[in-house]
Amino acid sequence: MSTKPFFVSSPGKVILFGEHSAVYSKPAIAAALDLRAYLLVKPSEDPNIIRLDFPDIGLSHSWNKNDIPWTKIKEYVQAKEGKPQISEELIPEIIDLLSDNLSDLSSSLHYVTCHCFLYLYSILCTADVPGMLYSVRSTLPIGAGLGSSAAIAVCLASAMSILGGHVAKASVDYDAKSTSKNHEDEEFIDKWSLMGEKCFHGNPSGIDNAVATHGGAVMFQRMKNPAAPSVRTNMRNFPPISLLLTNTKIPRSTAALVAGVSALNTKYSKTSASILDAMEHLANEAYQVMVKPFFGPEETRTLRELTEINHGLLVALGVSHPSLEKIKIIGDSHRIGATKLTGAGGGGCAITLLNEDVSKAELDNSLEEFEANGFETYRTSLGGKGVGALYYENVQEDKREEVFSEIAFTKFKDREEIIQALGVQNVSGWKFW
Ligand SMILES: Nc1ncnc2c1ncn2[C@@H]1O[C@H](COP(=O)(O)OP(=O)(O)O)[C@@H](O)[C@H]1O
Ligand SMILES: C[C@@](O)(CCOP(=O)(O)O)CC(=O)O
Ligand SMILES: [Mg+2]
Repeated sequence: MSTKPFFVSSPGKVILFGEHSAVYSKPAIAAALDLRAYLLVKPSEDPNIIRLDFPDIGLSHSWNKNDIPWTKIKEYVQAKEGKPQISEELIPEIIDLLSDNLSDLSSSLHYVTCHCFLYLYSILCTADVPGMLYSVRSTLPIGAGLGSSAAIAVCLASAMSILGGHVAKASVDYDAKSTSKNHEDEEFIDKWSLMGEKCFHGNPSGIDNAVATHGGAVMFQRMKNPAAPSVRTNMRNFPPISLLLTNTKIPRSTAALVAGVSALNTKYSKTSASILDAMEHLANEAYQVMVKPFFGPEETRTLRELTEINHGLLVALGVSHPSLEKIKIIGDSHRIGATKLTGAGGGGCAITLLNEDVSKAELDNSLEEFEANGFETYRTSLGGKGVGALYYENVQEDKREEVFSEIAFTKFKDREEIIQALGVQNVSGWKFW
């Protein structure tokens, strides 16, 4: 177990097809984003104190590690060869045992985040792990449909798997071929991050944390039998899609939107089953097009058409928002491409698959209108790296103090400063599983 500081990092995602239907065991297609969350883990001055410093959400909290009911918690965790075994659902007895440690948190945002932290910590670590500082910064907008919760869950699950001695050290270089991946350790992190996602929003499909763990692009399908593992098909030849991300900046909660679709399913079960079936066919059609060896104008046109249909179906499920419709109207009136909401909806982000022949003038006019409406746009590349770690010993000796400085990390002004100082492409030494 390392007592030297280290970072872990994992990406957000864009769901291209199949959000919400993914929760109902329909296939969905998503890819990793180049925006990421970073978690710094550093020994505390007092080895009994576990300290959280999550400045993005104004959370600063600490526990004495001796106050965690370790022995009782471990009674509810099955272990095989020292490795905690995953349960289908969060274990209610453990939630109950941790409730005293969470009782002084009045904000629900802080409560949920600390609950996720402690749930993973108390299962994956032991009383022997010295207290550390855990500090998170993210270049992802929070609650905007880009999987910020899953990126955090993967960072926490991977850091605790390192501290608990459940995974080998990440050792694959940034540009190494993916065949050298440590699949077993990645699967372990994927599974436990799903538990973290369950702490954030109850009934996640698992697509967000799968992409945040493994990176790349996937066709993902949760099985109807909750005990059966999800099916994840890597899409190696992911086509070069020209994508614009637009953030309405309207805050919303994934948990509430997923619950809203569930209520609709109960009330209009046959109608909503047909919508979900249509989403299934649509994701399958998109997949067939995306894996074609030749991806030309005909294929991009098909993806744009499917994008339009997918948005319509999400509107029918009640998860759009006037601001998302505004993005669509602006994009459509300037004919820049096909626009759909992405992620849980209700605000957050929309994606536009740009027309190949979109003119600079048309695009600039749209960007101006987006900005005038208070929306933020971002041109992005898809399919990047999954979870990785930056260990103390992999950073040049004379740079270690600066790189692992908690003060510098918590004070980065914006996304650009974080990417500049820590980006997996900018800083050498990042390793992947
Ligand atoms: N940078 C961050 N620092 C702390 N917690 C975060 C951060 N980013 C995300 N979270 C957690 O994830 C939650 C948002 O998740 P969610 O509603 O699923 O939206 P999304 O995953 O689309 O961004 C936040 O309420 C918070 O608990
Ligand atoms: C709505 C859903 O399909 C995606 C949610 O993504 P996000 O939290 O909005 O980034 C839920 C899920 O698949 O777990
Ligand atoms: Mg989320």
